[in-house]
Formats: sequence, C-alpha cells, structure tokens
Amino acid sequence: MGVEVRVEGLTKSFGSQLIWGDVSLTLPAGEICVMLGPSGTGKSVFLKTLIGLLKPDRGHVFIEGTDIATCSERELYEVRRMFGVLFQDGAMFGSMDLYDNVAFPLREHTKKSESDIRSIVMEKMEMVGLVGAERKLPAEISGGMRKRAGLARALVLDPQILLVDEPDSGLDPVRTSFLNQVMIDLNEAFSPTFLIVTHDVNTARKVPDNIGMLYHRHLAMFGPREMLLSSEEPVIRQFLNAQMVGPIGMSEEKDADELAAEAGQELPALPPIPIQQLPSSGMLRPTQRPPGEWCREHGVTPPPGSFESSTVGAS
Ligand SMILES: Nc1ncnc2c1ncn2[C@@H]1O[C@H](COP(=O)(O)OP(=O)(O)OP(=O)(O)O)[C@@H](O)[C@H]1O
Repeated sequence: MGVEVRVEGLTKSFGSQLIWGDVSLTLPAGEICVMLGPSGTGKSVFLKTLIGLLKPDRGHVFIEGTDIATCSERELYEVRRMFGVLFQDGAMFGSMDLYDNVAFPLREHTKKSESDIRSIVMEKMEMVGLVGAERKLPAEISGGMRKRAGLARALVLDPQILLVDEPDSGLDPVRTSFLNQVMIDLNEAFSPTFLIVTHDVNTARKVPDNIGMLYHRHLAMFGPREMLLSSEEPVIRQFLNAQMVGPIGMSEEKDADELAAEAGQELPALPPIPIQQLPSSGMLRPTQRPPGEWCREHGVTPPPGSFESSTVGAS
C-alpha cells in the first residue's frame, strides 16, 4: 500500500532564478496524481526534490514522519527505498540487456539469490508485457518498450511511491494509452502512490485521481480531477483544454499587449469531463471515486455531456 507524501511551503531556486515558491500539497496514499505545467516550470525539479536528489531552499517533504528536506543522508537512503522512479528516457544502462537492467536494483540493494532475483524480474517483466525481450539491449527496442522496461525496473523493490517523469514523451498516442493502462493496473493491484509528470492533456484528463499545475513559479492549483476539469480559473482552463486564448503564451506568460488583444474574445465552452480510465478488470480502483461524485458533493454542475460513456475518449 502506498504512503502519503506531504509537501509544505517548498521553495526551490538555482542561484537567483526562483523555480517555484511556497508549494504545498498532499499526494494521498495510494492515489494517482498528475503534475502539469508549461515547459520549464520546474516539474522535473519538483520530482527530484521529492526524492531528495535536489535540496529545496525552504519547506518540507514529509514521508511517514521523515522530512526529506532536512533529514540525514542515512535517513534519506532509507526513505529512498520506498520510491520507484521512471525517468524520462527510461535511464537504462546501454551495455546491459533488459534482464540485467531490471535486476540491477535488486543486485545493488538486496542480498537476494539469483534464483529469487530471476522470479522477481520475470514477474515485473510480465506485468509490463515484456516477457521474451529480456535479452534485448535498450538500443534494440522501441521507445515504448524502453519505458516499460524502466517501469519494470522501478517496480522491483516494491515501491510505495512511484514517480514517473513524462511517460508519454516520444510515444505515439496509442503507446501512451497502453502505458497509462499498465500504470492504472499496477495501482489497482498494489496501490502505490503515483505522481506522474506529463504534458499530455489526454492523460491528465482521464488517468489521475488528482491534478496539480505548476505555473509562473507557483502551484496554480492542486486537487481532485473533477475540480480542475470543471474549473473556470483561466490558467487551468486554458492548459487542460489546450487552448491558445488565455494567460499562457509561447514564452510562458503573455504580455499586456497580447492580453489586451484578446480582451472580449469569447472563451470556448468547457468540454465534457470524460469518465476516468478504469483498470483492465473494469472495476473501480481502491482509491477511485465514482464518476461525478466530487461534483455532486461540492454542488458543481459539470459541463454538459460529462460522464457519459460517449465522452470516454473526449479530451
Ligand atoms: N541542476 C540545475 N541547475 C540549474 N538550473 C536547473 C537545474 N535543473 C533544472 N534547472 C532549471 O530549472 C528550470 C525548470 O526545469 P525543469 O526541467 O524542472 O522543467 P520542466 O517543467 O520539467 O520542463 P519540461 O516540461 O520542458 O521538461 C529550467 O529553467 C532549468 O533550466
């Protein structure tokens, strides 16, 4: 079962460049969260700070009572064992075949026998649909397979928190959907807490329980999927609907002239909220809420057509 990650007042700069300031949010135990944001807003920096690879200037990251931001190297080493990380390019060792790549954390961090390692590696390879490709080198397989191999490797130490950096980068929409389905099924089976960083609006609209958005050096919003998909907040609305009209410009923020030119332009209506993607079992995951529940509980009228099966693919 996954654990909660509580972030309080987190601030990170490089020299005089503030990346983001005063970020507070809670990744609920066992839930799937997505972090969005225009390029360069510090999503990867956020992931690296959560796992202690980067030190924040201020603030805290609490995981089961340990503050990653201030703990000792020894405590950090222990807490890191709870994490599985899938980096953007899969971060495979080019000279090792997939089997050895996936076995690597087990050989590094445990004293397991080679036969135990074999059964764990093969179990994870099966979960991600890579049985038969064990002896391939990373350069011999497609980008989608490399991502799945990276995911298998992130799983071998049975992580309670999975951080996934842009699973869709370099993948076509069909392979992205397959990879999303693998992550949803893993969450159903083991309930690790997921944080997925992505640009892919389609993934953000259909996969997570919660969505966050970094913009203009702060966390613009974080909350349940239905809250953000029904939000009229201009930045959230523009990004989640991939529109050009709104405060976000090519170089992050539009200037006064660009915004003045847009004044009076009618914003397109909010599209329907799609049904959240189910695991392959067709049942709700343990932390998944029925369609429309958040809207009903909060008296929010969702856009027309929301939660109808015909909107499953809407993005
Ligand atoms: N180690 C570092 N030293 C100095 N600056 C850094 C470092 N790592 C990242 N940055 C800067 O932090 C900013 C945010 O980078 P980051 O890669 O987190 O953005 P991102 O939102 O993940 O972008 P993208 O969506 O394009 O991947 C960038 O301006 C980057 O140059």
